[in-house]
Amino acid sequence: MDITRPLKNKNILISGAGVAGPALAYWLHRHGFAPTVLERAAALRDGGYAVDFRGEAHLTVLDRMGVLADVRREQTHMGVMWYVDGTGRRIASMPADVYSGDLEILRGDLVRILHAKTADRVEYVFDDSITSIAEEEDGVRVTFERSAPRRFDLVVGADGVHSNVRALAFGPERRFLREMGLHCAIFTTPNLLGLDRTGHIHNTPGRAVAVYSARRNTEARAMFYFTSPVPDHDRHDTGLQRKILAEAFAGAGWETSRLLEAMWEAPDFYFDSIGQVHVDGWSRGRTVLLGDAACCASPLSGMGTGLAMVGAYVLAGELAAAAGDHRVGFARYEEAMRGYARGCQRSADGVGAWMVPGNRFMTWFVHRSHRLLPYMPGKGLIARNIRKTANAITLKDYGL
Ligand SMILES: Cc1cc2nc3c(=O)[nH]c(=O)nc-3n(C[C@H](O)[C@H](O)[C@H](O)COP(=O)(O)OP(=O)(O)OC[C@H]3O[C@@H](n4cnc5c(N)ncnc54)[C@H](O)[C@@H]3O)c2cc1C
Repeated sequence: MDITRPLKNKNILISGAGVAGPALAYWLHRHGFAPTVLERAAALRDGGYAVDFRGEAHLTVLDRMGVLADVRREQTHMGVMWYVDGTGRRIASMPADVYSGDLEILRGDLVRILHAKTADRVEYVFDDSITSIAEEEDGVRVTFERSAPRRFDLVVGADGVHSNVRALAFGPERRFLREMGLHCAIFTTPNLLGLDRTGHIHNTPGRAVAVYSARRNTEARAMFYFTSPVPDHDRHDTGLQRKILAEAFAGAGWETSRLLEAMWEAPDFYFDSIGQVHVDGWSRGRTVLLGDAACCASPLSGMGTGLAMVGAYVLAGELAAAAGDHRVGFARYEEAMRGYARGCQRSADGVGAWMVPGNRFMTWFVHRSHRLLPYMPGKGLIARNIRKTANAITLKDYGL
C-alpha cells in the first residue's frame, strides 16, 4: 500500500493505557502520527489473568510490532486445568490443547511489554481522565479532571468495557453494554496450593472458583465467577466488592476460604460483571472507539485481547492509508473489523453455562463431558472453531 501523501490529523489523544491504547499508540507513531495516551489510574494496571493469542492474525500483529519474542519469553506454558471436588480430588480435566491459544501470557505482562515498546516515543499521562470532548471545525477541545484543557485532532476511546469516551461522545453505558448474568473477580495470591504450571477449578451450583500457578509457580491467580445478583455499587469501591465476593462464596467449600482470606491482601483485585459491548457505529465525528470500548467480546470469548490488538493495527493502518482523513479512515476501520468482532463475540455464546453450571445436574454433566472429551471424535473441532474465528480477518500490509 502506497502511503506517501502528507498526513492530516496527526495529533491524537488515546484514552486508556490497557492493551488497545498502547498498541494503537505504537502503530500511530510508526505511521507518523503523534499520539498521547491518557490513563485514569496512577500507574499501569497490570492485573488480570492469562490472555490468549490464537492463530495467524494475532501472531502476525505481534510479529509486525516486534513484540512476538517478548511475549513468547513471558508465556505461561500453562498445562491442564483440573476440576476438583470438595476434597481437592481431581475429577476431570480441561485439556490445554483444546482450549488454550498458541501463546498465553498474563495480561499484566502484556500491558508492560506494550508500554515499554512505546514509552520512549509516545507521551503518557497518568492519573487523569477526560471530562468533556467538544468537537470544533478543525479539531477537538478536550477538558480533563486534572490537566489543563488541550486541543487534539482526533480522540480514541480505548478505555475498556466501561469506556469514559463512549459515555461522553456516544451516550450512556446501558445503551451499549449487554450483561451476561455473571460476575467475576481475579487477583494475585501466593501459590497456596503449591501448583506446578497447572490449575484447579471447583464448582458449586452458580459458582466457580479457580486457582492456577503463575510466573514460574512463584505466585498464583485466583479467579471467581458467580451468577448471584450484585447490588448496584460504585465500581471503584474495591473494599465493597471484596465484601460482595466473600458473601457470594461463603460456604463454597474446597480451598475457597483460604483464597478469600488472601483476597484481602491482594494488590490487584479486579471485579466486574461479564458483558459484551454492542455499538452501532464506532465513530462520532472525530471520536472513535477501539477494543473493549467498541466491541468487548467478554472474557468468556477468550478473544478480547487479540481483537483489541488486531483492531489497533487496522485503525492506525486505515487512518494512515487515508492520509489521516478520519472520515475515510474510521469508516474503513469499522468495515474491516465489524464482522470479525461479531464473530469473536459469538464465540462467547453458551460458554457461561459451561463455566458456571447452574445446578448439580449441569455440574455433573460438565465434569462428565470433560472426562469423555479426550475420547470424542469431535475433540479437535472445538479448537479448530476457535482458531477459525480468530483467523477470520485478512490483515492488509499498510506499507511499513
Ligand atoms: C485491571 C484489568 C484486569 C483485567 N483482567 C482481565 C482478565 O483477567 N481476563 C480478561 O479476559 N480480560 C481482562 N481484562 C480486560 C482485557 O484486558 C480486555 O478485554 C482486552 O485486553 C481489551 O483491552 P482494552 O485495552 O480494550 O481494555 P482494558 O485492558 O480494559 O484497558 C482499558 C484501560 O483504560 C483505562 N481507563 C478506564 N477508564 C478510563 C478513563 N476514564 N480515562 C483513562 N483511562 C481509563 C483502564 O484503567 C485500563 O487501563 C482486564 C482489564 C483490566 C483493566
